[in-house]
Amino acid sequence: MAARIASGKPTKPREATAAALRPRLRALRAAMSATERAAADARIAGLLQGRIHDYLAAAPRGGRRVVLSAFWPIGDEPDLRPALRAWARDDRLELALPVILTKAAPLEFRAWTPDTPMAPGAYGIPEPQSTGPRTPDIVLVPTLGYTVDGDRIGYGGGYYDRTLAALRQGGHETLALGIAYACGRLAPDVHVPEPHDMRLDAIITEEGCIPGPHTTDQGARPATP
Ligand SMILES: Nc1nc2c(c(=O)[nH]1)N(C=O)[C@@H](CNc1ccc(C(=O)N[C@@H](CCC(=O)O)C(=O)O)cc1)CN2
Ligand SMILES: Nc1ncnc2c1ncn2[C@@H]1O[C@H](COP(=O)(O)OP(=O)(O)OP(=O)(O)O)[C@@H](O)[C@H]1O
Repeated sequence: MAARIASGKPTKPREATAAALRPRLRALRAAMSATERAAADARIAGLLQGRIHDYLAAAPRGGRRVVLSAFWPIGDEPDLRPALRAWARDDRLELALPVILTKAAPLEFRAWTPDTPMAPGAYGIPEPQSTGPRTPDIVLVPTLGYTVDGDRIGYGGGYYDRTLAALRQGGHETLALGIAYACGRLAPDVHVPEPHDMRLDAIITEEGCIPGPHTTDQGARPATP
């Protein structure tokens, strides 16, 4: 079982700001071995595959492709690129990746296939050199820390909060799935969300989906606390 930042006992509420928690969360993630990481990535991709399958089965699409926004991994983030290459072959899906056009603004999403040229954008993150914004139906949200309530800590740019707020304000129904390693779990009394923080619909880690089980992957172990 991965080390966790949990509340102490007796359970006296210990609120901490996201800024204070980030270095500890990064250190926990960096401590994972390459073997652990590879196994966790494969597990996350399998669980995600189940969620996407359920979504495609349930959502009326009217012949339209479901736009799935993923992310290009940076640092110690889960690497879903092998799965992305496989999903790119599914003609019910269109894959997209985030692009930072303006700092401190919502992200834009651009179409991606394994043939799309990539070039470093803001913060040096590789971005697809394709045109035309895509409006995602499903957003995979890179997540450093999370609670079982769906509250999230990212890198502190506020990009996904702004983006999800803009999509939801625009009336677009977007399924926001946090992608994290299990070691990012925080007790709800450790991290208290701020008003701008957008809740995730679910969080997928190598230990399962929260809330779960919402998956066709029968091997899933629920990650309840
Ligand atoms: N893979 C991936 N892509 C993503 C995100 C992400 O979390 N992961 N983002 C999610 O929002 C956006 C980029 N967000 C970012 C927000 C802040 C910083 C940042 O402050 N970087 C520091 C260095 C941080 C460090 O390495 O310790 C800097 O450049 O000074 C970087 C990216 C869009 N693309
Ligand atoms: N909807 C919003 N509108 C305007 N500013 C926002 C909004 N959401 C977040 N912010 C700003 O972004 C800053 C960083 O937010 P937060 O610490 O929650 O980032 P994060 O979710 O960890 O980052 P990221 O999504 O980039 O990984 C906040 O201090 C806030 O000022």
